[in-house]
Amino acid sequence: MADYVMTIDSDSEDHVVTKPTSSKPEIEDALNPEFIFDVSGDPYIDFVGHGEPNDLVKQGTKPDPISVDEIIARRRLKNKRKRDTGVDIGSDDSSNEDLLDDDDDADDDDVENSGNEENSSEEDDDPLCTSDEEVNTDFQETEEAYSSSDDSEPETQAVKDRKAAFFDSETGPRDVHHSFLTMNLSRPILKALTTLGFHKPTPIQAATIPVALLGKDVVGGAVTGSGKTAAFIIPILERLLYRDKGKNAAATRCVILVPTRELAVQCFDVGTKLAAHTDIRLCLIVGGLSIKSQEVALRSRPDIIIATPGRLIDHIHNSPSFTLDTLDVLVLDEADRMLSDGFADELAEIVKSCPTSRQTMLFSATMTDSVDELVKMSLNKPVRLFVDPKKSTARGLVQEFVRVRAGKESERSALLTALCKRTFKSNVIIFLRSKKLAHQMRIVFSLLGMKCEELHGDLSQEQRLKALQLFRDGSVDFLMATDLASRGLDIKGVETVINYDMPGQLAQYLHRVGRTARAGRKGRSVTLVGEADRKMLKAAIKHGSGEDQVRHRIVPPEVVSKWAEKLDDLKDEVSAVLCDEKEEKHLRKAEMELKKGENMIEHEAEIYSRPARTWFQSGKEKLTAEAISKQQYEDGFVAGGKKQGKKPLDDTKPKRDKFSGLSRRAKRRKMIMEEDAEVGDQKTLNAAIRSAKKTARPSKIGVPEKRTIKPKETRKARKVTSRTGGAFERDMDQKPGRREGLRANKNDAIGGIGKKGGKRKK
Ligand SMILES: Nc1ncnc2c1ncn2[C@@H]1O[C@H](COP(=O)(O)OP(=O)(O)OP(=O)(O)O)[C@@H](O)[C@H]1O
Repeated sequence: MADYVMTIDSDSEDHVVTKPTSSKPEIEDALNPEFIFDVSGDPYIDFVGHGEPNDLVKQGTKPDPISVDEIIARRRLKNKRKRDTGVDIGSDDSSNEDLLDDDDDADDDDVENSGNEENSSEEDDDPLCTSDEEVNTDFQETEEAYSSSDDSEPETQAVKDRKAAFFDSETGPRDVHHSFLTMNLSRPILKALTTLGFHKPTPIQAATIPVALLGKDVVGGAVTGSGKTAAFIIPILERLLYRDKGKNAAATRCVILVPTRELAVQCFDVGTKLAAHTDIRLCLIVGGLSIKSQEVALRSRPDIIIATPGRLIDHIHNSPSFTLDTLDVLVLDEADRMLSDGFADELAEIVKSCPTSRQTMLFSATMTDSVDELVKMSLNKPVRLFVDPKKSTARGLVQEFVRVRAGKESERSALLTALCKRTFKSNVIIFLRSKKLAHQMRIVFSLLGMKCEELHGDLSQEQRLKALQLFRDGSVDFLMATDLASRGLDIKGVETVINYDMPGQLAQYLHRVGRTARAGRKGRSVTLVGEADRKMLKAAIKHGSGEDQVRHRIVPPEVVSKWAEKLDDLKDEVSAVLCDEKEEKHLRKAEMELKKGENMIEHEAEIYSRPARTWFQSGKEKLTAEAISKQQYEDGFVAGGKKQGKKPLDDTKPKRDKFSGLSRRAKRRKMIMEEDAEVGDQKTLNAAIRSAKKTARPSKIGVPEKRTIKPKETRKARKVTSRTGGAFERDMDQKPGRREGLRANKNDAIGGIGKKGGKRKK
């Protein structure tokens, strides 16, 4: 979690990320039907202007990040000099040179990335550079070996009834929309959609947009890469077009929360493009960017904030005049992740600051409809919109599995290298279980002359953005990543996702492999499966989009053992690079401390005159939350905090009872659920239904609710929780009948609520 609360110590940066969009009136012939959307568009280039991620992050006192490539280049130069001067450099270095020579040849090859294809004749001389894996297309052997049984638990009647009481009975819009034109969207939005090349809504967009326009709460799920981002941004923008634009009416009306900064940048980019022909302003609030410039941006009350939770809370607590009191829409993208333990406290803190009358929308490819999870968000009769079979892979994805036999676990690196040297040579994301491993493999790949970057939480924001950008624009072929990159990232042209190890949870697996085969394209995932991963393999196959989309890849053992030998030879070199890196880090840290000290002396008065920033948790709580989040990144997670990461077996420990470790509330809930499941206890069931109904509040935009305000009610008393209508309702009630979805009748009292509404009507 440290990443989300990183504080910027530079004052010099004044890069404001608010994106005011044109407020010019629409010109009809500005629509160019001949326009072809450049699908290779890069959100990072768009965002940073000229593709310079350095602009994005602070230009402060921190030293430049250490580059592994620089260290390797320096070491090579040193070795070359030694050789030139006749000093014996030892066998390790010469073997590396050989490896690099091989690589150069391989790089020149015209490579077919399909697993079935053979490589060009140039590679035939070297058995290590030939793609001759046997692909078992019917996958019989593995399927039988890991014979599947249905492990998903069927819903009990009690659970079904509970869901029926909690969710809206609707399961989607009545009309099926095959075009954006039938959705009553405004011209500026339609124009932006045309510019983006979105000619037809994806299923999740067709289902979500009409429902969200009515102001209803939504819980949505659809496979990875199916356009969920636009599904929630389009209705938000459409509704915002009808906001109050009068003097002093500027207000922050929407917050979109995402779990990582990279995803926030991407979402901001999509929002900015869709809002290009409107006057709606968006603002990016994430860790790693200048707090000061964000404060300035927030003071202008942007309409939409796209944020990571930590930095948003920082502003709620520390930025004077910033509140979420005027919020109308709260969106959680990757909602199952946001509802998991790692974000629980932060999410609760944010929800507490939002008006209860807001519209809430939750989306994820692995969305849960577990009422226990969703009650945290105090949803109001949410509509369930699940357009794909729950938890499935994208249709264009072919899943391959490579078996790692018992006792051969140490060969994973050799397998990975063999796969990347021989078959999957570019546009590959490789997921590894830890930051350390990702970094080490990156060094190995670089030593082998393969163009590679890494993306994980140990890097600075600058390094993270740079790595992503280099991978996006094709400057590097491989991206070594942890689960930081597993969710939401939309990188065009990713052909292959390789899982160095099988993730602990199905959701994690689906998100990882979902980085390819996006938006109807084809892609391939290759997962190294150990003996301990059988259960997950079964689940992955079961949740695949089709039986014919699963393959068993076999890498010839002689190839693996040759690569294992080569990697063994590289060990010393890898350690040397790590050592150099460590030294450099220490040196830079010392330089930084020195600079910090100088700054303190020079600007002491100003620094101490600043009000201390506060955080909603104590230092200890924050550390615990950080540890949980870190663990979740590395081990995987399950919404609701039921961690299922592989636990080391310890027979000496006494067996814990099934309720131990749970809070009293969680324990009680679990007991009730078990009772329900066993005997269908009607009493308990009725209580659950009653409690679910109690949370229902018919105060959404399309269902205006009469309310009386006592004449002497103070402003403070009405603040946040007492509101029954958001700014949207107020704004839209002033223009009855202007939009479809506005169902306020002339006689409804809502327009006359309070002085504001009453005055403005007509
Ligand atoms: N209507 C559309 N027509 C064509 N392409 C679209 C449409 N909507 C979205 N896309 C494209 O689909 C791709 C995936 O979209 P997006 O990132 O929103 O998917 P997602 O469902 O949020 O994926 P994930 O679950 O991985 O977060 C993007 O490149 C986007 O430009």
